[in-house]
Amino acid sequence: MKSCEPVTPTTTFLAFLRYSSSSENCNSQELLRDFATRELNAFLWISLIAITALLLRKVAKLFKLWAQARKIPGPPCSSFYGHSNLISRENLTDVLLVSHKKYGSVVKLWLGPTQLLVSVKDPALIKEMLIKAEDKLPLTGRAFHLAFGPSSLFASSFDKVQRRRESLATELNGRLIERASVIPTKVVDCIMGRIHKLMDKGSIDCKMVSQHMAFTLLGATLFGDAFLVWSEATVYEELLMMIAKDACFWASYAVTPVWKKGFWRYQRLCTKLKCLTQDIVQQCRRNYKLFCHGDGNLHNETANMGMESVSATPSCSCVERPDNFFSNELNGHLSAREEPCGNIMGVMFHGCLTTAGLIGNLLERLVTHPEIQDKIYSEIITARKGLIKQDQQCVDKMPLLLATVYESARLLPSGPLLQRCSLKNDFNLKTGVTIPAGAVLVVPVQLVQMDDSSWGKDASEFNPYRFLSKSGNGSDLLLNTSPTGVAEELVSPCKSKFVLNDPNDNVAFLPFGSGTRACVGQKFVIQGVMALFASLLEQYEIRLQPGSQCDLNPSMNLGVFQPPLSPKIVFVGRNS
Ligand code: HEM
Repeated sequence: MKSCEPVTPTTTFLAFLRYSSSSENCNSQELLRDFATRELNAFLWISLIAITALLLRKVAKLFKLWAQARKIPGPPCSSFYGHSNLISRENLTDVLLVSHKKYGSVVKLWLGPTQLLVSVKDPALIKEMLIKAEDKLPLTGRAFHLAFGPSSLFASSFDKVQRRRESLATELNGRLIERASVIPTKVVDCIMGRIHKLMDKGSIDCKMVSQHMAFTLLGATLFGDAFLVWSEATVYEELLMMIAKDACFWASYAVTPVWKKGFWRYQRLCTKLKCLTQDIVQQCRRNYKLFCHGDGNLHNETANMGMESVSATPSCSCVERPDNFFSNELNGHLSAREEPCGNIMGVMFHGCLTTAGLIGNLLERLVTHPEIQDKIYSEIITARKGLIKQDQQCVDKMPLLLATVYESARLLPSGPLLQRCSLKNDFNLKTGVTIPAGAVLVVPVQLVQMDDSSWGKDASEFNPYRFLSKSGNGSDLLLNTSPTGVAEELVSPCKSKFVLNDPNDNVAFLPFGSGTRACVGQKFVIQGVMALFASLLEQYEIRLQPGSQCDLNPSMNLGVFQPPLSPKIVFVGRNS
């Protein structure tokens, strides 16, 4: 038996192992146990210290939050759960309406002992807050992440989305806005084909029509002609709506509920959507290649998703530019952690839901105000005079139609609240109020957009003329100061010259948000909806189905406002 060699203080664990394995040391196991115990103890101490430090930091933050929140006015809260019981009993917008009346333009509510909600209602303060608070609530980012994978749009942190926002805005406000202003007859035919099929089966309501219109409008503008003949389009539309129903629910779990069967069903839907998105993208690429080969001037295959094929007169804009959002998505210029097509799915998801909300409300306003619809029709016919191309619509000569779109967006914003937070830093408002980091900031957009002090006595009435001025004697005469009923008193827009006021001049106009995280699709979608309605109303009159009821008080559906009773409508051909 060999004798034990001394273990020097400099002996490493490996050397020790080598030593112990080479010798038949009787103490080796004991030494090993001793060593492991000491290592484990050291690890446990370090963990304990780290956890205690973390907890102390959290407690300090909590005290700071409570101290700062004390200075913000708001209803007293007696329960440990804050005002969450009150909010679950009553509608949050109603609670905020009462609280703002009593406590002023900035009020706080507690959603729990650690979650502070601050609501801002004064338009000037809202503007300031929406510029300063750059982050969105983590819940929104999580919902998009769970459904469409990691992507660089719709994430909560502004740092993550800033670059992609810019490239998307460039793409939407450049090449795509041009495309959106010319809605080809094929798109209208595709929409009407489906509507006629639905009308043959039974009655149609605003909700189903608006959903289909929004989906086809966006799909055709973003993906091109390939989208109109895509066999999976209906499945894609249904999938988007099914995902929208559950997205917030699954995102609300702090820990992803992998143990729930329902969650895996939801994930399968999302995977299917991913496959279909890749499929349509491939089809667009193929279309684009065909198009390029068919045209001697165009050989650049850096796909623009086949979008050139939509336009009747393709330009050399199909040559890829470095800021091309969709090219980046398709050609794999994504960071390693981004899901291929994740941003495209996000844009389709958000765009379809919100555009459907706007179109649905526009349809309702047109069928309940046939006199406005008639005037818009005259405006379209007047604007068409002199235009040679069938597809072309001169939307800038249709101020009443545009004002009606704005007024519909004002009266029914896409959601009841704009939400923000500042994930890292506190920030101060001009009034001296400090908003602590992590607080949930909301703008009760529905209250703001119907506030008498910003919109006059007829704030809750439908009056598109509030966005128009009548030009007379060289100076513009504002019409929106008139009392209720003004719409009937006005001269037809065809006879007098109307000028559209910039709706964003009124800081209380917020259907697309405002500030750092405002919607980047605003101009693009307004242009598209205008062009689509100009083409539709030229050919069809939209009427309320006899006996159908119309209740314009909104309810929430799929996270977006919808009228509770979607009225049944009919499309009557103008030539029939
Ligand atoms: C009628 C249709 C639409 C409405 C009412 C709407 C409304 C909104 C609103 C309220 C926000 C949040 C703004 C804020 O918090 O200040 C938003 C964000 C956004 N919108 Fe839209 N939107 C519409 C269509 C679109 C379309 C068609 C696109 C793109 C094609 C788009 C792209 C975006 C993006 C990328 C954001 C996120 C910005 C960010 O988080 O940084 N939107 N939209």
